[in-house]
Amino acid sequence: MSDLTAPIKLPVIDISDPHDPAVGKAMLGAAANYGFFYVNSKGSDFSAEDVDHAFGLSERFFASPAAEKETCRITPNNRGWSGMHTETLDPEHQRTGDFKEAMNFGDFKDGKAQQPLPASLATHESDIHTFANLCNKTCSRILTLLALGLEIPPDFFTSRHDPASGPTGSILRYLYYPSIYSPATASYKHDEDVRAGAHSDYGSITLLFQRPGQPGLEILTPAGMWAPVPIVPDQSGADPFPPILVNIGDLLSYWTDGLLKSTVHRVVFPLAEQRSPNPRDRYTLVYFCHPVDATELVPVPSRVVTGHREKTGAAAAVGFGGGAGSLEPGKRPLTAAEHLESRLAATYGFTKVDA
Ligand SMILES: O=C(O)CCC(=O)C(=O)O
Ligand SMILES: [Fe+2]
Repeated sequence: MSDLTAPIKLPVIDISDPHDPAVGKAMLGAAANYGFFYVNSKGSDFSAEDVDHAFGLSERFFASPAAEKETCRITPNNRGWSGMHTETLDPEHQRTGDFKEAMNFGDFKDGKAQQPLPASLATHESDIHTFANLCNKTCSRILTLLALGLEIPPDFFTSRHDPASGPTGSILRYLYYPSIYSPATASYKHDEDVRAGAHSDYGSITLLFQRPGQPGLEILTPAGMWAPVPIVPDQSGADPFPPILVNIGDLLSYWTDGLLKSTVHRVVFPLAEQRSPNPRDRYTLVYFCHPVDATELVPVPSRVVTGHREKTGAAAAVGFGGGAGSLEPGKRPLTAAEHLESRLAATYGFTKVDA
């Protein structure tokens, strides 16, 4: 198992002006260096009330009876509830499935969820939809800034992520990691178990909302060390809610030939938290932003990406199939849906995604 190192210091980016090329360059630098950065609450599309309300719904759902949650158990289209130990994000290294519960919401259509909702959430359909929409809006700002950084048309990514033009693989996810007081964690062994196994995300970008005092996320540094990610970095003490942590997923890394990094991360029970007199449950909200399913992952027309490819060589490109820029002549590009299907098959053992 890799060693633990000092907490990572990631840049905090203000996305209030998504058309500022200097911000685009700063974001690109963070995405290429760490694969992770924060965006502060100021430039996001959320108020503290939006975030509190969404966490409230999540707590309400996870506290509901198991029999109710069972009515929306996760299906091969990646929507629904997965119980404790159901998901194993790092099957090669985990002896037990993840110490977490999760609830995934896929696309909404005409304001309606395209999946069964449990009784605890049935009357909150429009709130959940609104929150997912706000996530999508904030992702549009980020994708615009990344396009500016790459010196391509600002709408290159956003036009391919517009849910109005077709189904997408985007998922809003509620996550619950019980504290050490919970019977569900009685078997947890430090250094053997994890709350969420080491993995990279599958989509374009991921937004992560965390609560103060509920730590656990770590990222793998290039030196192979696990670095805790502070929930509230030094610069943002006075913000109304902790900054949103953003990371690059496998698809965007593939699309940019590995220039943007899809960094491996995991969630643990920090020892200090286990020994604390007052250990807390950890709740997070995650939005996995994906392009429209039919999007062809054509090479990104960016001289920055081309320069990176020339420097590293196609062989160094990441992901499934080596990177969008090394498409063999006569072959058609992968679609976003095909890219996602290959990743889900590896995680859940599902052979088909019928989203
Ligand atoms: O809950 C967290 O802190 C991270 C969750 C995560 O990485 C994921 O669900 O992909
Ligand atoms: Fe993740």
